[in-house]
Amino acid sequence: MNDMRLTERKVDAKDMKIQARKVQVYYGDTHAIKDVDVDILDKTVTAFIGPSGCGKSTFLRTLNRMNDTIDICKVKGEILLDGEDIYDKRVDPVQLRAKVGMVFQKPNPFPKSIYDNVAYGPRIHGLAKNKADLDEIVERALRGAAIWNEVKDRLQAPGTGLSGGQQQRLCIARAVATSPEVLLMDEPCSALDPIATGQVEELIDELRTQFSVVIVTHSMQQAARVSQRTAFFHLGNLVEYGETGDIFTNPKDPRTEAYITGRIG
Ligand SMILES: Nc1ncnc2c1ncn2[C@@H]1O[C@H](COP(=O)(O)OP(=O)(O)OP(=O)(O)O)[C@@H](O)[C@H]1O
Repeated sequence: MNDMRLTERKVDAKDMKIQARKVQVYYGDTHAIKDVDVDILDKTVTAFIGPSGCGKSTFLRTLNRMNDTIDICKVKGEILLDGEDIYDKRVDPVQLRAKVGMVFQKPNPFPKSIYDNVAYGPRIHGLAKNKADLDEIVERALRGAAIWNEVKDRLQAPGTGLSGGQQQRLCIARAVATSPEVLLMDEPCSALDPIATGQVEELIDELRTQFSVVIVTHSMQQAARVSQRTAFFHLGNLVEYGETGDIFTNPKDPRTEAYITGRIG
C-alpha cells in the first residue's frame, strides 16, 4: 500500500469514506481526543462544531496525518480510508495528503505564480504527462475552485497578490489539483469577508458532488448552511453526530443543546 493512489476509487454516494475507531490524541500529557468513533460519508459535507479547545482541529488533522508534523503529538486507534489504515507504516503521508487534501484557516498561497501554486502538487506527484496536460489540470482545478475567470489572464502573477477570498479559492484549487477524495477545511472562511465567505460556501456545495468535505467551523449558521452531517465535540469527546438538521433542531445530548442555544462555548 505504498502508493495509495493505486487503490481503486469508490464513488457511490453515501459510501463510507473514512471510519475512525477509538481514536485518542495526546499532546504530551494532554489528552486532546478521547475515544472518538466516527464514520465520514462520501460526497457529503460533514461539519465539526464545538467550543474552543474541544479538539475539532486536532481530530481533523488526524484524518490526513497532519499531526505527524507535531513532535509531542501521539495518535492511537484506527483511521480507515476506504478500509485501509492510514497510520500503517507503509503509507506515505505525502501520498496520503494528495488524497486527503487540506485547506487552512488563513489562506497560505506559496510565494509563486498563480499557475505554479496549482501546478505544484500535480508536478510532485507526476500527474501530468506533458506541459499541455499540466495546463489542463491547472485550468480544471481553477475552474473547480470557481476562480478561473478572475485569474485566467494573469496566471503568471504572484498568488500572494490576490484578495483574501481569491487566495483562499486558489488554495482550494491547489488542493483540488491532485484529485483528492476527501477535502479537510479548517475554518476556511474565518479570515474572509461575508461576500468571499458566500463564494467559498457555494463552492463547498459544488465540491461535495465530487468528494467528501470535512469542515471545522465556529459558525453554527455556516454548519447549518453547508453541511449534511454534523459532529459536536466537547472537551475532546465526540458528544453527538448525525444529520445536521437533527443536531440543530432536535439534539439528544444536553451538552449539544447547551452549545447550540449559546449556553456553552
Ligand atoms: N500543538 C499543540 N501542542 C499542545 N497542545 C495542543 C496543540 N494543539 C492543540 N493543543 C491542545 O489540544 C486541545 C484541542 O485543541 P484544538 O486546537 O484541536 O481545539 P479546537 O476545538 O480546534 O479549538 P479552536 O476552536 O479554538 O480552534 C486544546 O487543549 C489545545 O490546547
